[in-house]
Amino acid sequence: MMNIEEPPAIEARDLTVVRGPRTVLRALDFTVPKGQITGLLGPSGCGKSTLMRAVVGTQAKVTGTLNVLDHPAGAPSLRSRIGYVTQDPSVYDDLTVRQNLDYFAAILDPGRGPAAHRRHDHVTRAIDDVDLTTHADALAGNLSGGQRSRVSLAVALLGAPELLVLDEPTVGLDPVLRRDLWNLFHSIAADRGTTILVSSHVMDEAERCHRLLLMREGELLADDTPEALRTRTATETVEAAFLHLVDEAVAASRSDATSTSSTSTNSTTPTRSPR
Ligand SMILES: Nc1ncnc2c1ncn2[C@@H]1O[C@H](COP(=O)(O)OP(=O)(O)OP(=O)(O)O)[C@@H](O)[C@H]1O
Repeated sequence: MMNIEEPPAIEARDLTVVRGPRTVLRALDFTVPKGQITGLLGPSGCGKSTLMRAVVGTQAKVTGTLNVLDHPAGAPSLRSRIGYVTQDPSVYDDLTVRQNLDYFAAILDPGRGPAAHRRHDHVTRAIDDVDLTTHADALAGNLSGGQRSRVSLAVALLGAPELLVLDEPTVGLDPVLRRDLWNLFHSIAADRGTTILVSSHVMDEAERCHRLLLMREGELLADDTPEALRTRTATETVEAAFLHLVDEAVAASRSDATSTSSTSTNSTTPTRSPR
């Protein structure tokens, strides 16, 4: 059971990110509770990867407040506490699955003797977690795209991170593998208390999350549970709730624009409709 008093895993206040000439995240306020799966959902280009990069500390030009596991995002002490899987699998094609994991395990936990035993156990467990035991001795270069992304996930699981940040881990996977991966995320959160922040642009995956951050064009449309979102918008699915919220946001910005233009023409009639 989650302790209500426990500080959140991630806390963002007025989080803003500029990339090149564009402001790609605009003054976001949100929290991500510990030990749960929070889905970051929104259309391609809305800023999901940028937000994740900010959380793991690899994004430049971040302003506002962003605390991760009680430290400012990017603090060196966070490195070993966060597992991050990007959209491009970072594996060595000329090594086997096990050799890839041995390599990363040696960086995390170097040394001989007891460390070597620990590494062996951690590597075996991570390979099993992602269901690649029968492919442990296959060259990564000979694996399918989905299998390669599972090797990346296994690497992220190696250090038993407190926070797992997964950027669209199910892209390109068949429905069975997608289901299996979501089951794995749930067992990791439930059994190990790991906090998971996972992005997707597939709305049916939203239903599998404990909480959702719904994004559009660098802004947050909602920060709530799937159930509360459906109830609040009187819809049956998170996808319908998302579309409802987009329509609401578009209507609000139109009414803002009308109100601004009427202000500039010295109109005294308020044009913003009640929401
Ligand atoms: N180096 C850059 N310079 C300027 N703008 C950038 C740069 N990289 C990304 N962007 C813009 O920032 C916005 C957010 O990109 P981001 O990759 O975070 O979106 P996303 O929601 O993760 O999309 P996808 O699901 O397609 O990966 C996009 O509109 C993109 O065009």
